[in-house]
Amino acid sequence: MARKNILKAQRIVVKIGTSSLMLPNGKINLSNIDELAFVLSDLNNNGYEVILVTSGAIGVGLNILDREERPKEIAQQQALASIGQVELMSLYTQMFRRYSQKVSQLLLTRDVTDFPLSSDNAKNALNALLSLGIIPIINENDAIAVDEMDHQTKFGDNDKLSAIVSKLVGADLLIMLSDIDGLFDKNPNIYDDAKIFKEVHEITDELQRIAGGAGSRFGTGGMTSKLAAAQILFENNQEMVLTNGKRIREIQKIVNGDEIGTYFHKNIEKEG
Ligand SMILES: Nc1ncnc2c1ncn2[C@@H]1O[C@H](COP(=O)(O)OP(=O)(O)O)[C@@H](O)[C@H]1O
Ligand SMILES: N[C@@H](CCC(=O)OP(=O)(O)O)C(=O)O
Repeated sequence: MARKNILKAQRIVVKIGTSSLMLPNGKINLSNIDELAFVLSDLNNNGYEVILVTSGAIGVGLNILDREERPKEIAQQQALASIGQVELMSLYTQMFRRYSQKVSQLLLTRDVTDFPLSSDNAKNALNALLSLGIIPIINENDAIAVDEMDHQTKFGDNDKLSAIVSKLVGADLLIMLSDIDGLFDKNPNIYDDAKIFKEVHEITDELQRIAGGAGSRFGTGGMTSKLAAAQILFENNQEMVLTNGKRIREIQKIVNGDEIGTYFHKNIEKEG
């Protein structure tokens, strides 16, 4: 059965994580970035408004400096993100240009949620960019977002950032690309008989327990942060599809309502 609400979606946020942008050997996954640029440009040509939330600054920074280990020291992480972000955007600009698609960059801090004026400014900028037919590319401003005592500037992770961006622009759909096909009843990397949830209507304690199981990264990332993002969306009557970043072309099927990945929605039919 087609996912009816998705067929009405016009404004779509896509979030891609480091695992879909980098290869296991630490090099850049050029074919995935190219495919993403193609698919998002194609959506834009077909009249969708598209926003990309991307991770990868630190991963690309590590690649540039020929390092394998993510440093523990915060200043080193900030430096890596600053180095990697430029290269990441350069790659996106080149790949999107192949498809005649213009892009822009926004680096956000939590100020856009905590200060109404900052929130309005970010919203206005994004709306202006979308009306110009541009695909805004967003990441956290990792080089300067470091929490101080009474001034929290970090989102924590880009799953949460993508939900906040979706709320900011009133997106009809968030498509979250992960390294897994969706949310399962147990971690499929550990259990062969794990079954995927096609739909989720509520973030229950039971789901939190399932998502926090072994194999998931605690703190940032992991399935727990995807459920936290879904919770933000539910609070705003918004929707999300969690799917695998290895098959980026499936985004086109997702917007056509195909049953791919896990569909997080509250079961509310939209008018029109
Ligand atoms: N119930 C579950 N269903 C799916 N994945 C789970 C579950 N529990 C834990 N995980 C883990 O969460 C991982 C996906 O989250 P994450 O590591 O943040 O990937 P990414 O950064 O690519 O989005 C999976 O690879 C899997 O190991
Ligand atoms: N903002 C950071 C990534 C933060 C993050 O949440 O990463 P991921 O779990 O790969 O989506 C970066 O660009 O390296």
